[in-house]
Amino acid sequence: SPKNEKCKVLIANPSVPQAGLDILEKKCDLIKINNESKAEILSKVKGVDAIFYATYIPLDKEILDQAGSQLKTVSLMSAGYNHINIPELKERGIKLSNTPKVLSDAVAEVAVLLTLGAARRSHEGRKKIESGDWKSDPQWLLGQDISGSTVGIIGLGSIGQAILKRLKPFGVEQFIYTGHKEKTEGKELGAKFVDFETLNKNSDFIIVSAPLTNETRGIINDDFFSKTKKTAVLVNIARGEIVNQEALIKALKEGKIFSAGLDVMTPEPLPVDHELLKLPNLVLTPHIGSATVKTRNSMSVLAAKNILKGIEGEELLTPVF
Ligand SMILES: O=C(O)C(=O)CO
Repeated sequence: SPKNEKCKVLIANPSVPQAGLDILEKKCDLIKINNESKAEILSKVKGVDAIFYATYIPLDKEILDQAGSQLKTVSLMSAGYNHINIPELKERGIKLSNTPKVLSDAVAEVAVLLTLGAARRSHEGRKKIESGDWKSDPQWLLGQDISGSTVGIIGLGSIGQAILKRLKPFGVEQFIYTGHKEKTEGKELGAKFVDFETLNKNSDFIIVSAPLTNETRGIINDDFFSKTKKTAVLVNIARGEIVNQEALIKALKEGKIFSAGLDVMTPEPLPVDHELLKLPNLVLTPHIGSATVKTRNSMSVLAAKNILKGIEGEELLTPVF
């Protein structure tokens, strides 16, 4: 926009933490949407310099076309960017940022919650209390130990490392991980790099902390569960689509694995009558990995700072590209 005009930023979610908006309001005019919908985004995006894209609504060509050629930068309030049409942004020279690292500890805490909950059958136990089926039987509601176990981490990025650090004090015998390549951090943390199949066959706990890409979509499938230990616990804090949910449901029903804990699933929100909600050996949380007061504030502030960098044409603090 011309020099005498203030920058314009679309805030694409009505409940972005104020800490980030405070930073932006000093320099730009903020255009806010009233409810989280594509129609609202389309009706307000025209002419903005930047979008504070705090939503998982797919960011597609239609939104970018509607925005116009002055759009410089898109700032996400998430680590994941699988909902963004990357080629369309690149073609237009629009810069993209995410908010990695500031959320790793919070997401790792939920991973520990789900690991413990699934291992010790917390959901099933709660249901038994409610139905009056509490038994004083030494063989009742037996779970799996983290102590002495092998933990396999799919994706040893910032979040995977934070999970490893938190599980270590539980007395894990061995950490193994898989991903694109062996990492120096893996070595430092005492984790062994293995291939996907080796991880599957050897893990007592399988934790998914990889981004959703064409490479990871559906990699936890029927074939995977045919090789998993029957006592294994699966935890997913990444993206639901990495797991073939039909295959997971079958594996949980048929005892191909022991239990699972999911913070992410498909679809989100999950319909109230969904089959996942009927499984006793599944612990669910509603995509709350980064949902703490401190972390969401940090994400909002980082996303706002990225917007100002992008508008000024400076290097983004946490660029995707
Ligand atoms: O940051 C992400 O990608 C999350 O899913 C957590 O909010």
